[in-house]
Amino acid sequence: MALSLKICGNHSKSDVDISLRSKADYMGFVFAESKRKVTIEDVKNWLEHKRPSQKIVALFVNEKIETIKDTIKALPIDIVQCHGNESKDYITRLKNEIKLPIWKVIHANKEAVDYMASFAGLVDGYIVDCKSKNQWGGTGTSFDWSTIPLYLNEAKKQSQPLLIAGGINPDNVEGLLHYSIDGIDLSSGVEIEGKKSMALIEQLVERMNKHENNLSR
Ligand SMILES: O=C(O)c1ccccc1N[C@@H]1O[C@H](COP(=O)(O)O)[C@@H](O)[C@H]1O
Repeated sequence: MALSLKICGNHSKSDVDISLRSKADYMGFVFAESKRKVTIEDVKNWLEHKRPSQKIVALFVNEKIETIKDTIKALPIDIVQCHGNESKDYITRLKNEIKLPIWKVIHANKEAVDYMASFAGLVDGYIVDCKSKNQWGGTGTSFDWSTIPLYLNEAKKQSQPLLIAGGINPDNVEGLLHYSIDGIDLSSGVEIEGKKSMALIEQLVERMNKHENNLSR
């Protein structure tokens, strides 16, 4: 499986245009409290009411299920990302209410693998991220990547893909790609002064390609 790329936290027309022109597989929008929070109307306008070629991921944090349903009714969402401390019961209810794949975010900590195991058979992928005291994500900080094999092992048991997030940027991505992960998810690391940068995304993609080419030699 090729390494996939998600550019998250798009929060302007310029961000959306850059993500669309990039080699990203997924474009993410944050519908949760954040400096990158967007509204349904914003996204409709930026996408010019069209379905883009990339898959669209809608990110929520402990959101009311009705609000998620309203969002996916209004926009061409492909995947719902649950980025809070949602419970197994909540995800079970969400899965019964929507027909879209659900990605569950796991915040790296000592209990995280057990938390991840509780979603077996319910979700369609995982993202491991780093949480700060006041922010659920988009912090620009990384967790201890030496723990990635623990999450990979659990994702493999469940036959689900594992993406890594948190503080990834073009300078450190090569260190991350030594792990056999399925994809990476970035927000801060491809921004300059809060705006997505085409130059940084291209640098990142070049390093991802270099790594994949080395593997195929
Ligand atoms: O991007 C945000 O503002 C955000 C807010 C609330 C929850 C998650 C958020 N973003 C997600 O955080 C990770 C990594 O971000 P970063 O590269 O460290 O900035 C990624 O999954 C984003 O989708």
